[in-house]
Amino acid sequence: MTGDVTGELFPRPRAVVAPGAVHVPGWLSPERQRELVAVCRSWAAGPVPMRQTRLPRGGVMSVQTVCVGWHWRPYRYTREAGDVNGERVVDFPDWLGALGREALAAAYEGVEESESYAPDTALVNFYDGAARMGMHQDKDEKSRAPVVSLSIGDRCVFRFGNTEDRGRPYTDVELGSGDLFVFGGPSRLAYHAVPKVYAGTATPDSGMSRGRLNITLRETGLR
Ligand SMILES: O=C(O)CCC(=O)C(=O)O
Ligand SMILES: [Fe+2]
Repeated sequence: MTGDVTGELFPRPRAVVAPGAVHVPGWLSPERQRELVAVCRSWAAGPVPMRQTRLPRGGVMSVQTVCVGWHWRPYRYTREAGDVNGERVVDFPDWLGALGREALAAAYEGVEESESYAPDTALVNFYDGAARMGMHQDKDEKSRAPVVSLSIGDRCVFRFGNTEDRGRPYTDVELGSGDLFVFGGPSRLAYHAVPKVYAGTATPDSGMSRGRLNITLRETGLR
C-alpha cells in the first residue's frame, strides 16, 4: 500500500505559493482533524454562538464564524461579542498556540521563527455548500506575525493574490481536509478568498459529515 497518512495515493508536496506563503497538504492526521472538529463544535455552541457576521453596510457574510480568544467583527477585535450576545468569547487555549507553533515550523521548515509565535485568536469559519469568502486582507491585527490556516472537510479553491489589490496576479490552490496554509512575511497582507467549496467532498474520517471548516490562528498584537 502506498500513500501517506492522509490516505492519498499520490501525496501532494509542500508548495511555496509566494514568498512567505506555504501550502502543506495533509498536515493534520485524520485523528487530529476529528479532535479539532469536536472542539469547534463545542465552541460553536457558546458562550458566543457561531453566527453569520454582519457587515457595516448591512450585508451578511455567507460563512458562519465563531471566535476564540478575541472576537472579530468588521473591522476590529474585542473580548466581548457586542454584535452577537455581548458575552465574552472563550479563552484561547494553550494547546492551540502550541499547534500554531508546530504548524509554522512545518510550513517554514524550521523552528526558529516559530518558537516566538504566540497566536491569541482563532477564527473558526464554517462553509456550507453555498458559502464563499470574497477577496480581502487580514489586516485588523496589530501584529504582522503569520496567519496559520487549517482546513477540514469539503475541498475548496483558495485564491491567494497579491498585496496591492483584489485582482491578478493570484494563484488558485485547492485546499483539502487536513491541509495547512501559512501566510506571513512579504505575503502577510496578501489578498485572499475562497471562491468555491466543493460540496459533498468531505470524507467521513475528517469528522465532518458535510461542509468545510477553516481555522485561522493569528496574533492580534492586542492585550
Ligand atoms: O476559509 C479560508 O480558507 C480562509 C478564511 C479567511 O480568509 C479568513 O477567515 O479571514
Ligand atoms: Fe482572511
